[in-house]
Amino acid sequence: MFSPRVVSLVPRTGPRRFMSTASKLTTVEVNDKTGIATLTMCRPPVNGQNLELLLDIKSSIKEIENDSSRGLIITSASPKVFCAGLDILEMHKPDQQRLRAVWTELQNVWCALYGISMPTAAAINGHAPAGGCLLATACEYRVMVPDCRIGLNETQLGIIAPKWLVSGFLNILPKRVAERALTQSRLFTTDEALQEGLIDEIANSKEEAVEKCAAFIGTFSKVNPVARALTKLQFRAENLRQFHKEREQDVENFLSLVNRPEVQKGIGAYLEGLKKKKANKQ
Ligand SMILES: CCCCC/C=C\CCCC/C=C/C(=O)SCCNC(=O)CCNC(=O)[C@H](O)C(C)(C)COP(=O)(O)OP(=O)(O)OC[C@H]1O[C@@H](n2cnc3c(N)ncnc32)[C@H](O)[C@@H]1OP(=O)(O)O
Repeated sequence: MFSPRVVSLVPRTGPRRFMSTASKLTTVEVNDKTGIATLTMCRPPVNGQNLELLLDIKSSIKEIENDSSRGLIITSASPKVFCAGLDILEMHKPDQQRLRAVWTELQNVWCALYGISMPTAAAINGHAPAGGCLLATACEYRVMVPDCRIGLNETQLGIIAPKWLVSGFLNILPKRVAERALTQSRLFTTDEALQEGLIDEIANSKEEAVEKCAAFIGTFSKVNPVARALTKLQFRAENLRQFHKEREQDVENFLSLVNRPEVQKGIGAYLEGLKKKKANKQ
């Protein structure tokens, strides 16, 4: 289904860049000075997580891990959106095999990002609903630009975010705030997210957000990396163990939920709403 990954290394003077994939849905750039890798999602217009984008993100994370970078920053090439979450078209009148693969790859991406031992940070340079929030909350640190929204709005679509998907959110927010936010499908503004602790800092631009993420990763420069990694994984092991125990059943739950006629109706109406919004803008 996919062409082999083409990795082109550019000279080691100045920032090193390697294009992650032949399809270029993500790029990875490693700063030679700091050793920090920046993974950029590049699927216009909103980085909707279709199967190809998810596979690409997973491969890029693995590439960064194998390259022994000092840290990973995830961001987006889109000017207004970090990531709009799952591509809703993948869930509407879906091809069953593809739908299964999409959910499995979302699981794989989360698992790779949440469980990576190196320091991670999200430079959230735009809106981050649902699957976008999942990526951001899998990281250890979040910096967001003003006037954007972040949160888990699955209930709005008639779907239920499973436990593993919520675990990053729960690492950050008090249980009471998380429960209310999920049941209300709340999307936090940048200011609200900072106030509640869902993000760590605000930056005025994507560049500043990336710099702040790099500064966070830099705080570990004097910490023993093995001790750091084991400590991080110790905090995350229980969520990962639970996830692995339930992941197959979770795929079946997802398929059966998405295929329910009332959920399909809801997803169709939601898509119509997005289209109408665009028509109203024009
Ligand atoms: C225990 C049981 C377990 C069972 C498990 C079952 C379910 C688990 C839950 C699933 C978890 C994950 C779910 C998701 O990720 S669902 C996706 C949720 N995402 C959203 O609701 C975001 C929708 N989009 C927006 O709110 C906005 O587009 C925006 C991201 C804020 C950006 O706004 P703006 O810059 O104004 O752009 P437009 O709205 O004009 O959008 C531009 C075009 O992009 C299309 N679009 C937007 N989002 C998506 C998307 N998620 N998927 C596909 N397409 C999307 C939009 O329609 C426009 O397209 P057009 O130009 O062709 O009209």
